[in-house]
Amino acid sequence: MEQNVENVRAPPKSLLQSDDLYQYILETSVYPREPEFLKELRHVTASHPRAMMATAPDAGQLMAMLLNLVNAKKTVEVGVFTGYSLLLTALTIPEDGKIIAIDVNRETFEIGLPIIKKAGVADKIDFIESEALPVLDQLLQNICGVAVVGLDLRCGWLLWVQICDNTAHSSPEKPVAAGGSQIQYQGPGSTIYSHHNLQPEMEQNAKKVPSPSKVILQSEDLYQYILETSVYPREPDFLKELRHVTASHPRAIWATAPDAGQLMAMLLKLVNAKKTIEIGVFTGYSLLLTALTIPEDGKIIAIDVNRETFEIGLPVIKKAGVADKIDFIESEALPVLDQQLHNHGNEGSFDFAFVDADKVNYWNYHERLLKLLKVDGLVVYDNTLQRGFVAMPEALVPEHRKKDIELTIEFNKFLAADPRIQISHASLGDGIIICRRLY
Ligand SMILES: C[S@@+](CC[C@H](N)C(=O)[O-])C[C@H]1O[C@@H](n2cnc3c(N)ncnc32)[C@H](O)[C@@H]1O
Repeated sequence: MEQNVENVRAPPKSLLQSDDLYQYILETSVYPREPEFLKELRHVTASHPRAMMATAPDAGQLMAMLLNLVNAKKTVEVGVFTGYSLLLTALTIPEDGKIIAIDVNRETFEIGLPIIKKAGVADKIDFIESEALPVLDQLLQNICGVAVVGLDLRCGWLLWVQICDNTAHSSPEKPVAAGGSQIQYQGPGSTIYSHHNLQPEMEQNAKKVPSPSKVILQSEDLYQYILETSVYPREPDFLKELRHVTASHPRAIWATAPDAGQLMAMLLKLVNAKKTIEIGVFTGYSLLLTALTIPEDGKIIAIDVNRETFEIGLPVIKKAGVADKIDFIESEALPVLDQQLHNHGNEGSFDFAFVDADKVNYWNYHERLLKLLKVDGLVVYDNTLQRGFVAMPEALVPEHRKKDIELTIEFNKFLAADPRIQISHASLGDGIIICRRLY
């Protein structure tokens, strides 16, 4: 059957609902913080006919955060190309860190090599021109013989597997999904994907007017694909139950998105979170997720002005046996944070914070949370992409959302410029910004 070409919408170049939204993330949160040498390597790569193979800068920003969170020192990279992810890793791991970098093609590695040398990190890299599998097998033999390494985050090993469109030189025995760029960590119970195709330098298409969508990805089917393939099969049953209980609420859309929740659970694990704070509970999806993830003796201060909605999820929280970890406070969040700070013992004592409430107060929460968090602790902000409205012409933004969107745009810029934190702007759920306290 012939298709009516006029009616077929050209897919965006990224996996997001519009190229403008992807460009927004890059320009607001990623490029301003991208190290100069990495920028240079990205530009050098841009003229390569396969420039698309380079790791996307926003995925790179998240990887740098993960490398920091696991204090990665010894890493393996399968698929180097011109070296964007390799240089990123080399710049992130400590002076005495080491990377085993494997690619069947040395030629492309040599395109980036002068910049890697200029950056002074070439010594950290052991480049091996080979199929990856025999090299990994050899590494595993060394584990038995010398017992030095483990392909496990707890031993300081981070395995990056990058599969590129139609051009995979080497692939794992069981690729998790086909197509697109994919970064995967499989540890005890966790998988991470990057959600973008590879865009070293995207063209702006000013003429195209994006249409509002319920999800920030290019289609609801794609979002559903992620949920059904990677998220729902691993979602704990109690969390599933709470999601179903919430679904009939007129404001069900407020609940934290399950894919963002999955990353949050991984972050909670990576910082060994025990003492956490949550602002904006609603029926408790993110709260239950946190309670199920932190250890038996973990504690959450959960604040919401509305106890009624919390009580919708409470029976499920109780049934899950984690209610004891939660100290629910029905209040405006600001006075509670101030009260916490009043007790000086609380300063620098929290491992993790999640903020999903009134946007107008995000600045106030941020200042207080940076005091309450430990150095290396995380605060995650939700709704940073506002269903994509942050990158849309004002005329398309519904009147009742204008204020929140304006505030979000300002706050995203503020976070990008805050030197006290490392950030990763991840296009999961409704957009989240992960901030790590640096000092
Ligand atoms: C988007 S919902 C939170 C969703 C929740 N994280 C979840 O996973 O279901 C926002 C919540 O913030 C609460 N809220 C709004 N302003 C607040 C404030 N100033 N202090 C505390 N809570 C507030 C609302 O009552 C609402 O329940």
